[in-house]
Amino acid sequence: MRGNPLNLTPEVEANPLLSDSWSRSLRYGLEPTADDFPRLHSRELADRLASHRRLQQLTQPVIDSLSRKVTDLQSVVVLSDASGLVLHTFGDMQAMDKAQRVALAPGNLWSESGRGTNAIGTALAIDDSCEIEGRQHFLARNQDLYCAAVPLQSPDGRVAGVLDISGPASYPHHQTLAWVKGAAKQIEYLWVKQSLHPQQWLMSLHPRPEKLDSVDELLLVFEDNLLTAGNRLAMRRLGLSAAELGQMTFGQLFPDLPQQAVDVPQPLWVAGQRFYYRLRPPARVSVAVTPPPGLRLPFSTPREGEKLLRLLNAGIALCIEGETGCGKEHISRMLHQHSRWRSGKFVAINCAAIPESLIESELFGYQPGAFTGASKNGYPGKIREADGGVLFLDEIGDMPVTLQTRLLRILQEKEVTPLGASQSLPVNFAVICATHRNLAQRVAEGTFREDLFYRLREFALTLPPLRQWPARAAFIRQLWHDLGGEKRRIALSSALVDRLAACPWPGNVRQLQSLLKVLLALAEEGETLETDALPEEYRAAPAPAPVAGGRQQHDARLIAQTLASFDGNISKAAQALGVARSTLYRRGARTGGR
Ligand SMILES: Nc1ncnc2c1ncn2[C@@H]1O[C@H](COP(=O)(O)OP(=O)(O)OP(=O)(O)O)[C@@H](O)[C@H]1O
Repeated sequence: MRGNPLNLTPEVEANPLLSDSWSRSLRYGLEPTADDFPRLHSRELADRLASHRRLQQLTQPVIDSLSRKVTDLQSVVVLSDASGLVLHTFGDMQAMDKAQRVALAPGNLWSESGRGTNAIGTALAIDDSCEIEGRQHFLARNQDLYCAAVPLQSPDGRVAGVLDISGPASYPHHQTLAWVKGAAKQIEYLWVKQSLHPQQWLMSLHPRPEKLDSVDELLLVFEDNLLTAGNRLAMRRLGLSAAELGQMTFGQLFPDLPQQAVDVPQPLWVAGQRFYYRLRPPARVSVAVTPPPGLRLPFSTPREGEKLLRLLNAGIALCIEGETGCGKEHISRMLHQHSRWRSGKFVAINCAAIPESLIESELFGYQPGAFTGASKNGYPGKIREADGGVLFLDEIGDMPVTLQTRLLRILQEKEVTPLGASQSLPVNFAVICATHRNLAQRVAEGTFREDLFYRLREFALTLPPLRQWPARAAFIRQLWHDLGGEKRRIALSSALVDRLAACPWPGNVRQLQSLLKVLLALAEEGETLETDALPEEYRAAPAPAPVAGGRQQHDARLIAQTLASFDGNISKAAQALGVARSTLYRRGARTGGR
Protein backbone atom coordinates (compact mmCIF):
# COMPACT_ATOMS: atom_id res chain seq x y z
CA MET A 1 0.00 0.00 0.00
CA ARG A 2 1.60 3.37 -1.02
CA GLY A 3 2.18 5.81 1.85
CA ASN A 4 1.43 3.02 4.29
CA PRO A 5 4.05 0.39 3.53
CA LEU A 6 3.64 -1.23 6.95
CA ASN A 7 -0.04 -1.88 6.31
CA LEU A 8 -1.17 -0.14 9.49
CA THR A 9 -4.85 0.22 10.32
CA PRO A 10 -6.23 3.77 9.78
CA GLU A 11 -6.57 4.28 13.55
CA VAL A 12 -2.94 3.37 14.16
CA GLU A 13 -1.71 5.35 11.16
CA ALA A 14 -3.49 8.52 12.33
CA ASN A 15 -1.80 8.46 15.75
CA PRO A 16 1.98 9.09 15.67
CA LEU A 17 2.55 7.42 19.06
CA LEU A 18 0.87 4.25 17.79
CA SER A 19 2.30 4.26 14.28
CA ASP A 20 5.84 4.72 15.63
CA SER A 21 5.33 1.89 18.10
CA TRP A 22 3.82 -0.45 15.44
CA SER A 23 6.73 0.35 13.13
CA ARG A 24 9.17 -0.57 15.90
CA SER A 25 7.25 -3.77 16.59
CA LEU A 26 7.47 -4.78 12.93
CA ARG A 27 11.18 -3.94 12.90
CA TYR A 28 11.63 -6.32 15.86
CA GLY A 29 10.39 -9.02 13.48
CA LEU A 30 7.15 -9.63 15.39
CA GLU A 31 4.04 -11.01 13.68
CA PRO A 32 0.63 -9.67 14.81
CA THR A 33 -0.65 -13.24 14.86
CA ALA A 34 2.21 -14.56 17.04
CA ASP A 35 0.94 -16.65 19.90
CA ASP A 36 4.05 -17.41 21.91
CA PHE A 37 5.19 -14.83 24.40
CA PRO A 38 8.31 -14.30 26.54
CA ARG A 39 8.07 -15.44 30.15
CA LEU A 40 10.61 -16.01 32.91
CA HIS A 41 11.00 -19.30 34.80
CA SER A 42 10.06 -19.17 38.45
CA ARG A 43 13.66 -19.47 39.69
CA GLU A 44 14.83 -16.50 37.60
CA LEU A 45 11.73 -14.58 38.61
CA ALA A 46 12.43 -15.17 42.32
CA ASP A 47 15.88 -13.75 41.75
CA ARG A 48 14.53 -10.64 40.01
CA LEU A 49 11.85 -10.15 42.67
CA ALA A 50 14.47 -10.26 45.39
CA SER A 51 16.41 -7.47 43.72
CA HIS A 52 13.30 -5.26 43.48
CA ARG A 53 12.10 -5.56 47.04
CA ARG A 54 12.55 -1.85 47.68
CA LEU A 55 10.43 -0.92 44.66
CA GLN A 56 7.71 -3.24 45.83
CA GLN A 57 7.78 -1.98 49.44
CA LEU A 58 7.63 1.62 48.27
CA THR A 59 4.78 1.11 45.85
CA GLN A 60 2.70 -1.29 47.97
CA PRO A 61 0.55 1.22 49.96
CA VAL A 62 -0.19 3.32 46.86
CA ILE A 63 -0.96 0.26 44.76
CA ASP A 64 -3.27 -1.19 47.42
CA SER A 65 -5.55 1.81 47.23
CA LEU A 66 -5.28 1.97 43.43
CA SER A 67 -6.27 -1.68 43.02
CA ARG A 68 -9.39 -1.08 45.17
CA LYS A 69 -10.39 1.72 42.77
CA VAL A 70 -10.19 -0.50 39.69
CA THR A 71 -12.02 -3.54 41.05
CA ASP A 72 -15.30 -2.39 39.52
CA LEU A 73 -13.61 -2.27 36.11
CA GLN A 74 -12.52 -5.90 36.61
CA SER A 75 -9.01 -4.57 36.20
CA VAL A 76 -5.71 -5.22 37.96
CA VAL A 77 -2.66 -3.14 38.82
CA VAL A 78 0.62 -4.40 37.38
CA LEU A 79 4.11 -3.44 38.57
CA SER A 80 6.94 -4.18 36.15
CA ASP A 81 10.67 -3.55 36.30
CA ALA A 82 12.54 -1.33 33.84
CA SER A 83 12.74 -4.13 31.28
CA GLY A 84 8.94 -4.61 31.27
CA LEU A 85 9.08 -7.81 33.34
CA VAL A 86 5.90 -8.16 35.45
CA LEU A 87 7.01 -8.32 39.10
CA HIS A 88 3.62 -8.23 40.81
CA THR A 89 -0.04 -8.16 39.84
CA PHE A 90 -2.49 -6.74 42.37
CA GLY A 91 -6.28 -7.11 42.46
CA ASP A 92 -8.82 -9.74 41.64
CA MET A 93 -7.92 -11.61 38.46
CA GLN A 94 -10.72 -14.13 38.74
CA ALA A 95 -13.10 -12.07 36.63
CA MET A 96 -10.66 -12.07 33.69
CA ASP A 97 -10.57 -14.78 31.10
CA LYS A 98 -7.83 -17.36 31.44
CA ALA A 99 -5.63 -16.07 28.62
CA GLN A 100 -5.58 -12.57 30.18
CA ARG A 101 -4.89 -13.97 33.64
CA VAL A 102 -1.92 -15.91 32.31
CA ALA A 103 -0.59 -12.98 30.29
CA LEU A 104 -0.69 -10.51 33.20
CA ALA A 105 0.80 -12.82 35.81
CA PRO A 106 4.28 -12.16 37.27
CA GLY A 107 7.10 -13.42 35.07
CA ASN A 108 5.64 -12.16 31.77
CA LEU A 109 7.84 -9.83 29.79
CA TRP A 110 5.85 -6.95 28.30
CA SER A 111 8.68 -5.15 26.54
CA GLU A 112 7.84 -3.70 23.13
CA SER A 113 10.44 -5.96 21.54
CA GLY A 114 8.73 -9.01 23.09
CA ARG A 115 5.04 -8.21 22.56
CA GLY A 116 4.89 -5.25 20.23
CA THR A 117 2.78 -2.20 21.03
CA ASN A 118 1.42 -2.47 24.58
CA ALA A 119 1.13 0.08 27.39
CA ILE A 120 4.04 -1.17 29.55
CA GLY A 121 6.50 -1.69 26.70
CA THR A 122 5.51 1.47 24.86
CA ALA A 123 5.62 3.61 28.02
CA LEU A 124 9.20 2.37 28.50
CA ALA A 125 10.07 2.98 24.86
CA ILE A 126 8.85 6.61 24.92
CA ASP A 127 9.62 7.21 28.64
CA ASP A 128 6.15 8.66 29.11
CA SER A 129 2.65 7.61 30.07
CA CYS A 130 0.38 6.02 27.48
CA GLU A 131 -2.83 4.02 27.15
CA ILE A 132 -3.28 1.24 24.61
CA GLU A 133 -6.77 0.04 23.98
CA GLY A 134 -8.12 -3.08 22.24
CA ARG A 135 -7.05 -3.17 18.60
CA GLN A 136 -4.29 -0.65 19.18
CA HIS A 137 -2.30 -3.58 20.63
CA PHE A 138 0.11 -5.08 18.14
CA LEU A 139 -0.54 -8.72 18.95
CA ALA A 140 -4.04 -9.92 18.09
CA ARG A 141 -4.04 -12.03 21.25
CA ASN A 142 -3.91 -8.84 23.40
CA GLN A 143 -6.68 -6.98 21.58
CA ASP A 144 -9.28 -7.69 24.27
CA LEU A 145 -7.26 -5.68 26.76
CA TYR A 146 -7.17 -2.06 27.82
CA CYS A 147 -3.91 -0.94 29.49
CA ALA A 148 -2.68 2.40 30.86
CA ALA A 149 0.93 2.70 32.03
CA VAL A 150 3.38 5.24 33.49
CA PRO A 151 7.15 4.73 33.90
CA LEU A 152 8.35 5.14 37.50
CA GLN A 153 11.45 7.22 38.02
CA SER A 154 13.74 6.70 41.01
CA PRO A 155 15.22 9.80 42.72
CA ASP A 156 18.49 9.36 40.82
CA GLY A 157 16.66 9.96 37.56
CA ARG A 158 16.69 6.36 36.33
CA VAL A 159 13.60 4.53 35.11
CA ALA A 160 12.99 1.94 37.82
CA GLY A 161 9.87 0.25 36.49
CA VAL A 162 6.32 0.78 35.21
CA LEU A 163 2.98 1.10 36.96
CA ASP A 164 0.10 -0.16 34.85
CA ILE A 165 -3.63 -0.79 35.04
CA SER A 166 -4.92 -3.55 32.78
CA GLY A 167 -8.38 -4.94 32.28
CA PRO A 168 -10.97 -5.93 29.67
CA ALA A 169 -11.26 -3.36 26.85
CA SER A 170 -15.07 -3.69 27.02
CA TYR A 171 -15.20 -1.53 30.20
CA PRO A 172 -15.17 2.29 30.08
CA HIS A 173 -11.78 3.67 31.08
CA HIS A 174 -12.35 7.44 31.22
CA GLN A 175 -10.30 7.99 34.38
CA THR A 176 -7.92 5.06 34.36
CA LEU A 177 -4.93 6.89 32.87
CA ALA A 178 -5.40 9.79 35.30
CA TRP A 179 -5.50 7.35 38.24
CA VAL A 180 -2.33 5.57 37.26
CA LYS A 181 -0.55 8.89 36.65
CA GLY A 182 -1.63 10.16 40.07
CA ALA A 183 -0.37 6.99 41.76
CA ALA A 184 3.00 7.19 39.95
CA LYS A 185 3.36 10.83 41.03
CA GLN A 186 2.68 9.84 44.63
CA ILE A 187 5.23 6.98 44.49
CA GLU A 188 7.95 9.23 43.06
CA TYR A 189 7.21 11.87 45.71
CA LEU A 190 7.43 9.36 48.56
CA TRP A 191 10.56 7.83 47.07
CA VAL A 192 12.47 11.14 47.18
CA LYS A 193 11.27 11.93 50.70
CA GLN A 194 11.97 8.46 52.08
CA SER A 195 15.44 8.21 50.65
CA LEU A 196 16.53 11.63 51.89
CA HIS A 197 19.84 11.39 53.70
CA PRO A 198 20.40 13.47 56.88
CA GLN A 199 23.26 15.29 55.15
CA GLN A 200 21.14 16.49 52.24
CA TRP A 201 19.20 19.67 51.52
CA LEU A 202 15.61 19.36 50.32
CA MET A 203 14.07 22.06 48.16
CA SER A 204 10.37 22.04 47.38
CA LEU A 205 8.75 24.28 44.78
CA HIS A 206 5.32 24.92 43.33
CA PRO A 207 3.69 27.80 41.46
CA ARG A 208 1.00 27.88 44.21
CA PRO A 209 2.23 28.16 47.81
CA GLU A 210 -0.72 26.12 49.18
CA LYS A 211 0.45 23.17 47.06
CA LEU A 212 3.75 22.95 48.94
CA ASP A 213 3.84 19.87 51.16
CA SER A 214 1.61 17.95 48.79
CA VAL A 215 2.42 15.25 46.20
CA ASP A 216 2.31 17.97 43.54
CA GLU A 217 5.50 19.51 44.88
CA LEU A 218 8.59 19.69 42.74
CA LEU A 219 11.37 18.17 44.85
CA LEU A 220 15.11 18.71 44.47
CA VAL A 221 17.82 17.22 46.68
CA PHE A 222 21.26 18.79 47.13
CA GLU A 223 24.33 17.38 48.77
CA ASP A 224 26.66 20.22 49.68
CA ASN A 225 25.76 22.43 46.73
CA LEU A 226 25.38 19.64 44.16
CA LEU A 227 22.02 18.59 42.81
CA THR A 228 21.84 14.82 43.41
CA ALA A 229 18.18 13.79 43.14
CA GLY A 230 14.68 14.96 42.32
CA ASN A 231 11.22 13.75 41.43
CA ARG A 232 10.11 13.52 37.82
CA LEU A 233 7.80 16.53 38.26
CA ALA A 234 10.76 18.75 39.15
CA MET A 235 13.06 17.36 36.51
CA ARG A 236 10.49 17.79 33.72
CA ARG A 237 9.33 21.21 34.84
CA LEU A 238 12.84 22.59 35.25
CA GLY A 239 14.15 20.89 32.10
CA LEU A 240 16.71 18.74 33.95
CA SER A 241 18.06 15.43 32.73
CA ALA A 242 19.39 12.50 34.79
CA ALA A 243 22.86 13.26 33.40
CA GLU A 244 22.81 16.60 35.21
CA LEU A 245 22.41 15.00 38.64
CA GLY A 246 25.76 15.15 40.40
CA GLN A 247 26.91 17.87 37.95
CA MET A 248 24.60 20.84 38.37
CA THR A 249 25.21 23.12 41.35
CA PHE A 250 22.64 25.06 43.36
CA GLY A 251 24.20 28.29 42.09
CA GLN A 252 23.90 27.24 38.44
CA LEU A 253 20.24 26.37 38.89
CA PHE A 254 19.32 29.41 40.97
CA PRO A 255 22.00 32.06 40.28
CA ASP A 256 20.44 34.76 42.45
CA LEU A 257 19.51 32.63 45.42
CA PRO A 258 21.67 32.08 48.52
CA GLN A 259 21.69 28.42 49.66
CA GLN A 260 20.09 29.16 53.04
CA ALA A 261 17.27 27.52 54.98
CA VAL A 262 13.82 28.94 54.05
CA ASP A 263 10.89 27.81 56.14
CA VAL A 264 8.13 30.21 55.09
CA PRO A 265 7.40 29.88 51.34
CA GLN A 266 9.19 32.56 49.32
CA PRO A 267 8.65 33.56 45.68
CA LEU A 268 11.28 32.64 43.14
CA TRP A 269 11.49 33.13 39.36
CA VAL A 270 12.77 30.19 37.35
CA ALA A 271 12.82 30.21 33.55
CA GLY A 272 10.34 33.06 33.41
CA GLN A 273 7.85 31.43 35.75
CA ARG A 274 7.01 32.27 39.34
CA PHE A 275 7.31 29.51 41.93
CA TYR A 276 7.15 29.45 45.72
CA TYR A 277 9.82 27.48 47.48
CA ARG A 278 11.04 26.10 50.79
CA LEU A 279 14.59 24.99 51.46
CA ARG A 280 15.19 22.55 54.27
CA PRO A 281 18.82 22.35 55.45
CA PRO A 282 20.52 19.03 56.28
CA ALA A 283 19.54 17.51 59.64
CA ARG A 284 23.16 16.48 60.14
CA VAL A 285 25.67 19.00 58.92
CA SER A 286 28.65 17.35 57.30
CA VAL A 287 32.07 18.42 58.46
CA ALA A 288 33.07 20.98 55.87
CA VAL A 289 36.08 19.56 54.15
CA THR A 290 37.81 21.86 51.75
CA PRO A 291 38.70 20.00 48.61
CA PRO A 292 42.43 19.66 48.03
CA PRO A 293 43.75 21.52 44.98
CA GLY A 294 43.20 19.97 41.50
CA LEU A 295 43.20 16.25 40.91
CA ARG A 296 46.48 15.10 39.35
CA LEU A 297 46.59 11.77 37.55
CA PRO A 298 50.21 11.02 36.66
CA PHE A 299 49.22 8.87 33.69
CA SER A 300 46.75 11.15 31.94
CA THR A 301 45.52 14.68 31.41
CA PRO A 302 43.82 16.87 34.06
CA ARG A 303 40.66 16.63 31.92
CA GLU A 304 40.54 12.85 32.43
CA GLY A 305 40.70 13.40 36.19
CA GLU A 306 37.87 15.94 36.04
CA LYS A 307 35.78 13.51 33.99
CA LEU A 308 36.20 10.74 36.57
CA LEU A 309 35.26 13.16 39.35
CA ARG A 310 32.12 14.23 37.54
CA LEU A 311 31.10 10.61 37.07
CA LEU A 312 31.69 9.79 40.73
CA ASN A 313 29.81 12.90 41.83
CA ALA A 314 26.91 11.77 39.67
CA GLY A 315 26.84 8.45 41.58
CA ILE A 316 28.05 6.48 38.53
CA ALA A 317 29.73 3.20 39.52
CA LEU A 318 33.35 3.16 38.36
CA CYS A 319 35.24 -0.01 37.55
CA ILE A 320 39.01 0.35 37.47
CA GLU A 321 41.01 -2.31 35.73
CA GLY A 322 44.76 -2.61 35.50
CA GLU A 323 47.83 -4.59 36.43
CA THR A 324 48.66 -5.16 40.05
CA GLY A 325 50.27 -2.21 41.82
CA CYS A 326 49.46 0.38 39.15
CA GLY A 327 47.47 2.48 41.61
CA LYS A 328 43.84 1.40 41.34
CA GLU A 329 43.23 1.93 45.05
CA HIS A 330 45.43 5.01 45.19
CA ILE A 331 43.49 6.76 42.43
CA SER A 332 40.18 5.73 44.02
CA ARG A 333 41.25 7.34 47.30
CA MET A 334 42.23 10.51 45.46
CA LEU A 335 38.88 10.63 43.68
CA HIS A 336 37.09 10.18 47.00
CA GLN A 337 39.03 13.05 48.60
CA HIS A 338 38.07 15.41 45.78
CA SER A 339 34.46 14.32 45.37
CA ARG A 340 31.18 15.25 46.98
CA TRP A 341 31.52 12.01 48.99
CA ARG A 342 34.57 13.31 50.85
CA SER A 343 32.73 14.00 54.11
CA GLY A 344 31.97 10.27 54.31
CA LYS A 345 34.54 7.50 54.69
CA PHE A 346 36.52 5.62 52.06
CA VAL A 347 35.87 2.00 52.96
CA ALA A 348 38.02 -0.56 51.17
CA ILE A 349 37.13 -4.24 51.03
CA ASN A 350 39.38 -6.83 49.49
CA CYS A 351 36.86 -9.36 48.21
CA ALA A 352 39.62 -11.93 47.64
CA ALA A 353 41.07 -11.68 51.13
CA ILE A 354 38.03 -12.14 53.39
CA PRO A 355 37.09 -15.78 53.98
CA GLU A 356 33.80 -16.58 52.24
CA SER A 357 32.13 -17.43 55.54
CA LEU A 358 32.92 -13.96 56.92
CA ILE A 359 32.22 -11.75 53.90
CA GLU A 360 28.52 -11.59 54.64
CA SER A 361 28.86 -10.32 58.23
CA GLU A 362 31.79 -8.12 57.26
CA LEU A 363 29.80 -6.40 54.52
CA PHE A 364 26.28 -6.32 55.89
CA GLY A 365 26.97 -6.23 59.63
CA TYR A 366 25.01 -8.09 62.26
CA GLN A 367 22.70 -7.59 65.21
CA PRO A 368 23.91 -8.37 68.77
CA GLY A 369 23.90 -12.17 69.20
CA ALA A 370 23.02 -12.82 65.53
CA PHE A 371 25.16 -15.96 65.54
CA THR A 372 27.46 -17.93 67.84
CA GLY A 373 30.58 -15.92 68.42
CA ALA A 374 29.04 -12.62 67.28
CA SER A 375 30.08 -9.55 69.28
CA LYS A 376 27.48 -8.69 71.90
CA ASN A 377 27.35 -5.12 70.58
CA GLY A 378 26.70 -6.17 66.99
CA TYR A 379 28.64 -4.73 64.07
CA PRO A 380 27.47 -2.12 61.55
CA GLY A 381 29.30 -3.71 58.59
CA LYS A 382 31.41 -2.10 55.89
CA ILE A 383 28.46 -1.02 53.80
CA ARG A 384 26.98 1.09 56.57
CA GLU A 385 30.43 2.42 57.37
CA ALA A 386 30.62 3.65 53.79
CA ASP A 387 27.31 5.54 54.17
CA GLY A 388 27.82 9.00 52.70
CA GLY A 389 31.23 8.01 51.34
CA VAL A 390 32.84 5.60 48.90
CA LEU A 391 32.74 1.80 49.02
CA PHE A 392 35.85 0.44 47.31
CA LEU A 393 35.51 -3.21 46.28
CA ASP A 394 38.96 -4.52 45.48
CA GLU A 395 39.40 -7.77 43.53
CA ILE A 396 35.68 -7.77 42.79
CA GLY A 397 36.15 -10.64 40.32
CA ASP A 398 36.80 -12.92 43.30
CA MET A 399 33.51 -12.27 45.08
CA PRO A 400 31.52 -15.49 45.63
CA VAL A 401 28.41 -15.74 43.44
CA THR A 402 25.96 -15.99 46.37
CA LEU A 403 27.21 -12.67 47.71
CA GLN A 404 27.05 -11.07 44.29
CA THR A 405 23.27 -11.46 44.48
CA ARG A 406 23.08 -9.67 47.84
CA LEU A 407 25.46 -6.95 46.73
CA LEU A 408 23.39 -6.30 43.63
CA ARG A 409 20.28 -5.96 45.76
CA ILE A 410 21.97 -3.42 48.01
CA LEU A 411 23.22 -1.39 45.07
CA GLN A 412 19.75 -1.32 43.54
CA GLU A 413 17.76 -0.70 46.69
CA LYS A 414 20.30 1.38 48.57
CA GLU A 415 19.48 -0.31 51.84
CA VAL A 416 21.07 -3.03 53.90
CA THR A 417 19.66 -5.64 56.27
CA PRO A 418 22.23 -6.70 58.89
CA LEU A 419 22.32 -10.42 59.77
CA GLY A 420 19.67 -11.21 62.35
CA ALA A 421 17.78 -7.93 61.75
CA SER A 422 14.24 -7.75 60.47
CA GLN A 423 14.41 -4.15 59.29
CA SER A 424 16.54 -2.77 56.50
CA LEU A 425 18.46 0.48 56.85
CA PRO A 426 18.89 3.07 54.09
CA VAL A 427 22.42 3.71 52.82
CA ASN A 428 23.84 6.10 50.28
CA PHE A 429 27.32 5.73 48.87
CA ALA A 430 29.36 5.75 45.68
CA VAL A 431 30.93 2.52 44.46
CA ILE A 432 34.31 2.00 42.89
CA CYS A 433 35.45 -1.50 42.15
CA ALA A 434 38.83 -2.70 41.01
CA THR A 435 40.10 -5.86 39.44
CA HIS A 436 43.09 -7.24 37.64
CA ARG A 437 40.93 -10.03 36.20
CA ASN A 438 38.97 -9.95 32.98
CA LEU A 439 35.46 -9.48 34.37
CA ALA A 440 33.75 -9.94 31.01
CA GLN A 441 35.41 -13.33 30.73
CA ARG A 442 34.21 -14.26 34.23
CA VAL A 443 30.66 -13.36 33.12
CA ALA A 444 31.07 -15.57 30.05
CA GLU A 445 32.30 -18.41 32.29
CA GLY A 446 29.26 -17.96 34.55
CA THR A 447 31.25 -17.09 37.68
CA PHE A 448 30.21 -13.43 37.69
CA ARG A 449 26.61 -12.20 37.46
CA GLU A 450 25.96 -10.30 34.28
CA ASP A 451 23.52 -7.86 35.90
CA LEU A 452 26.06 -7.03 38.63
CA PHE A 453 28.73 -6.61 35.95
CA TYR A 454 26.69 -3.88 34.26
CA ARG A 455 25.69 -2.29 37.57
CA LEU A 456 29.30 -2.03 38.75
CA ARG A 457 30.78 -1.16 35.41
CA GLU A 458 28.71 1.88 34.53
CA PHE A 459 32.01 3.45 33.56
CA ALA A 460 35.16 1.41 33.07
CA LEU A 461 38.66 2.77 33.21
CA THR A 462 41.85 0.86 32.45
CA LEU A 463 44.92 2.18 34.25
CA PRO A 464 48.01 1.87 32.09
CA PRO A 465 50.98 -0.01 33.58
CA LEU A 466 53.76 2.23 34.91
CA ARG A 467 56.05 1.40 31.96
CA GLN A 468 53.57 3.19 29.67
CA TRP A 469 53.09 6.34 31.74
CA PRO A 470 54.35 9.52 30.16
CA ALA A 471 56.84 11.58 32.21
CA ARG A 472 58.00 8.62 34.31
CA ALA A 473 61.18 10.46 35.36
CA ALA A 474 59.16 13.33 36.84
CA PHE A 475 56.92 10.83 38.62
CA ILE A 476 59.94 9.04 40.11
CA ARG A 477 61.31 12.35 41.43
CA GLN A 478 57.89 13.23 42.88
CA LEU A 479 57.66 9.85 44.61
CA TRP A 480 61.17 10.34 46.00
CA HIS A 481 60.11 13.71 47.34
CA ASP A 482 56.92 12.22 48.87
CA LEU A 483 58.97 9.51 50.58
CA GLY A 484 61.11 12.18 52.24
CA GLY A 485 64.28 11.85 50.12
CA GLU A 486 64.76 15.58 49.72
CA LYS A 487 64.05 16.25 53.35
CA ARG A 488 66.96 13.98 54.20
CA ARG A 489 69.07 15.75 51.56
CA ILE A 490 69.50 12.61 49.53
CA ALA A 491 69.36 13.21 45.78
CA LEU A 492 68.91 10.89 42.82
CA SER A 493 71.27 11.44 39.89
CA SER A 494 69.78 11.96 36.44
CA ALA A 495 71.42 8.76 35.21
CA LEU A 496 69.76 6.78 38.02
CA VAL A 497 66.35 8.32 37.37
CA ASP A 498 66.69 7.66 33.63
CA ARG A 499 67.62 4.04 34.30
CA LEU A 500 64.58 3.60 36.57
CA ALA A 501 62.32 5.32 34.04
CA ALA A 502 63.40 2.72 31.45
CA CYS A 503 62.62 -0.31 33.64
CA PRO A 504 59.55 -2.42 32.75
CA TRP A 505 58.16 -2.51 36.33
CA PRO A 506 56.03 -5.65 36.33
CA GLY A 507 54.97 -4.76 39.88
CA ASN A 508 54.25 -1.15 38.80
CA VAL A 509 54.23 1.70 41.35
CA ARG A 510 54.26 -0.73 44.26
CA GLN A 511 57.54 -2.17 43.01
CA LEU A 512 59.02 1.27 42.31
CA GLN A 513 57.97 2.54 45.73
CA SER A 514 59.52 -0.47 47.50
CA LEU A 515 62.79 0.04 45.64
CA LEU A 516 62.91 3.76 46.47
CA LYS A 517 62.27 2.97 50.15
CA VAL A 518 65.19 0.56 50.14
CA LEU A 519 67.47 3.14 48.48
CA LEU A 520 66.41 5.72 51.03
CA ALA A 521 67.02 3.42 53.98
CA LEU A 522 70.50 2.50 52.77
CA ALA A 523 71.65 6.01 51.78
CA GLU A 524 73.61 8.48 53.86
CA GLU A 525 72.38 12.04 54.38
CA GLY A 526 73.71 14.53 51.83
CA GLU A 527 74.49 11.78 49.29
CA THR A 528 73.59 11.81 45.58
CA LEU A 529 72.71 8.29 44.51
CA GLU A 530 74.18 7.00 41.27
CA THR A 531 73.19 3.87 39.31
CA ASP A 532 75.65 1.77 41.31
CA ALA A 533 73.38 2.26 44.34
CA LEU A 534 70.74 0.18 42.60
CA PRO A 535 70.33 -3.53 43.31
CA GLU A 536 71.98 -5.52 40.56
CA GLU A 537 68.87 -6.43 38.62
CA TYR A 538 68.09 -2.75 38.06
CA ARG A 539 71.65 -1.81 37.16
CA ALA A 540 72.11 -3.92 34.08
CA ALA A 541 71.19 -2.39 30.74
CA PRO A 542 68.88 -3.17 29.09
CA ALA A 543 66.42 -3.08 31.92
CA PRO A 544 65.11 -6.40 33.24
CA ALA A 545 62.44 -8.09 31.16
CA PRO A 546 59.06 -8.72 32.75
CA VAL A 547 58.90 -12.15 34.28
CA ALA A 548 56.02 -14.55 34.62
CA GLY A 549 54.33 -14.22 38.02
CA GLY A 550 56.13 -10.83 38.04
CA ARG A 551 55.18 -9.38 41.37
CA GLN A 552 55.86 -12.39 43.57
CA GLN A 553 59.21 -13.13 42.00
CA HIS A 554 60.19 -9.51 42.13
CA ASP A 555 59.15 -9.22 45.77
CA ALA A 556 61.13 -12.33 46.67
CA ARG A 557 64.26 -10.93 45.04
CA LEU A 558 63.84 -7.52 46.62
CA ILE A 559 63.31 -9.06 50.05
CA ALA A 560 66.38 -11.25 49.68
CA GLN A 561 68.51 -8.30 48.58
CA THR A 562 67.25 -6.07 51.37
CA LEU A 563 67.82 -8.75 53.99
CA ALA A 564 71.34 -9.20 52.66
CA SER A 565 71.96 -5.43 52.84
CA PHE A 566 70.99 -5.47 56.50
CA ASP A 567 72.92 -8.64 57.31
CA GLY A 568 69.72 -10.63 57.75
CA ASN A 569 68.23 -8.19 60.29
CA ILE A 570 64.49 -8.68 59.73
CA SER A 571 63.36 -5.61 61.68
CA LYS A 572 65.59 -3.26 59.70
CA ALA A 573 64.72 -4.85 56.35
CA ALA A 574 61.01 -4.68 57.17
CA GLN A 575 61.34 -1.01 58.09
CA ALA A 576 63.19 -0.27 54.85
CA LEU A 577 60.56 -2.05 52.77
CA GLY A 578 57.70 -0.45 54.68
CA VAL A 579 56.11 -3.80 55.59
CA ALA A 580 55.42 -5.61 58.86
CA ARG A 581 58.02 -8.05 60.21
CA SER A 582 55.42 -10.80 60.10
CA THR A 583 55.09 -10.22 56.32
CA LEU A 584 58.81 -10.76 55.88
CA TYR A 585 58.72 -13.95 57.97
CA ARG A 586 55.81 -15.21 55.88
CA ARG A 587 57.39 -14.25 52.55
CA GLY A 588 60.77 -15.57 53.71
CA ALA A 589 59.22 -18.91 54.57
CA ARG A 590 57.47 -19.03 51.19
CA THR A 591 60.48 -18.14 49.09
CA GLY A 592 62.70 -20.32 51.24
CA GLY A 593 60.38 -23.27 50.66
CA ARG A 594 60.74 -23.21 46.89
N1 LIG B 1 50.00 7.88 41.54
C1 LIG B 1 50.60 7.42 42.63
N2 LIG B 1 51.33 8.26 43.40
C2 LIG B 1 51.94 7.80 44.51
N3 LIG B 1 51.86 6.55 44.96
C3 LIG B 1 51.15 5.67 44.23
C4 LIG B 1 50.48 6.06 43.04
N4 LIG B 1 49.86 4.98 42.52
C5 LIG B 1 50.10 3.97 43.36
N5 LIG B 1 50.87 4.38 44.40
C6 LIG B 1 51.35 3.55 45.51
O1 LIG B 1 51.68 2.27 45.00
C7 LIG B 1 51.22 1.24 45.85
C8 LIG B 1 50.27 0.35 45.08
O2 LIG B 1 49.12 1.10 44.72
P1 LIG B 1 47.65 0.51 44.80
O3 LIG B 1 47.48 -0.34 46.02
O4 LIG B 1 46.72 1.64 44.61
O5 LIG B 1 47.68 -0.44 43.51
P2 LIG B 1 46.54 -1.42 42.97
O6 LIG B 1 46.50 -1.25 41.50
O7 LIG B 1 45.28 -1.18 43.73
O8 LIG B 1 47.19 -2.82 43.36
P3 LIG B 1 46.50 -4.28 43.52
O9 LIG B 1 45.91 -4.64 42.20
O10 LIG B 1 47.66 -5.15 43.86
O11 LIG B 1 45.50 -4.16 44.63
C9 LIG B 1 50.57 1.90 47.03
O12 LIG B 1 51.51 1.97 48.08
C10 LIG B 1 50.27 3.31 46.52
O13 LIG B 1 50.29 4.24 47.55
